[in-house]
Amino acid sequence: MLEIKDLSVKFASEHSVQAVEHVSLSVKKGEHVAIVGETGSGKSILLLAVLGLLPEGALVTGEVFFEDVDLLKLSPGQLNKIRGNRISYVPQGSGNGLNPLLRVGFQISEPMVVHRKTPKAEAWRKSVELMKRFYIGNEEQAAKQYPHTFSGGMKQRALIAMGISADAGTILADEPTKGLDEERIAEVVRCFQQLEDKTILCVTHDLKFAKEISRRICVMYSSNLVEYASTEEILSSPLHPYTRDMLMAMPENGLKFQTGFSVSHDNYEKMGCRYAARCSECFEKCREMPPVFDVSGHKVRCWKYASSD
Ligand SMILES: Nc1ncnc2c1ncn2[C@@H]1O[C@H](COP(=O)(O)OP(=O)(O)OP(=O)(O)O)[C@@H](O)[C@H]1O
Ligand code: NI
Repeated sequence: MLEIKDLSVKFASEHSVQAVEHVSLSVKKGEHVAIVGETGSGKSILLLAVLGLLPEGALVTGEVFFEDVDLLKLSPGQLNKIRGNRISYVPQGSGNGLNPLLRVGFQISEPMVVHRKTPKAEAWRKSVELMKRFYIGNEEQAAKQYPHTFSGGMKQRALIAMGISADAGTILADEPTKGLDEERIAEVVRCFQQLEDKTILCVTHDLKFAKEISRRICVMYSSNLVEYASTEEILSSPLHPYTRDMLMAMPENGLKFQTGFSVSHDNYEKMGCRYAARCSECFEKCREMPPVFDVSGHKVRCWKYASSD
């Protein structure tokens, strides 16, 4: 069980940036949840805040309960014991998740050696098995290679293998399909489907991928959680205008992304609903920031649902 309560992250730079704003979200044991939203909406920062891996200069408020312990209150040492061991992080394959100077097999072995005290030879054997499980191909050989010899898809799958090698029950993954073609994405989907028993929180901008791997979807827009419900409900009956517009923008829905500008939107984005300026249903009330309303368990941050709470 992972429970994020009223989490905010701010960067105190010259122009202070509110990267995450009052986000509350709970992920039950064994549940697979996807966080979707456009670039800059705060998805990665939200994951990093949960993991205590935020860059310098980030101010965090709120609570993150992992089995009744507030992770934000732990010391770096205590957090280190949980990270990798009980909660693992699968970073983006295109980033520096793999160390270019170390053999891939060694990197997949390391969490087992560090967190499970597995003897090195056994950890290496298990790494090769994990690589097989995640379709790396020619695994005995590939384990001895350095990351630069891997394709983007192979790197991403190796990162998933590394993320689960210590057998943590909870996995946080950031954009595991970024930069991959359809076929590679399908392979990542197959990898995730093998993680049925894990608790997963996965960030993606790819709604189609979110649909394949998650039971619930959290939609973020401009640092805010705007909607959170079952995958089925989000896809078949979205409540927030942003979610609806986003679904319309999917290629299979004909790329019909409509935005209307019915009212003047001066300052709406600073003071009120962040989506107001792009929303075709915006009305006077949207000058104020809406709270999250609960519509029969379906959470939505939009004034349209004020009466249904
Ligand atoms: N180190 C930093 N200092 C200042 N602002 C930052 C920093 N890191 C991120 N931000 C800002 O925080 C906001 C959220 O960033 P985040 O990386 O979480 O977005 P994202 O939803 O993951 O986007 P993407 O889909 O592009 O990965 C952005 O406005 C970003 O510019
Ligand atoms: Ni990101």
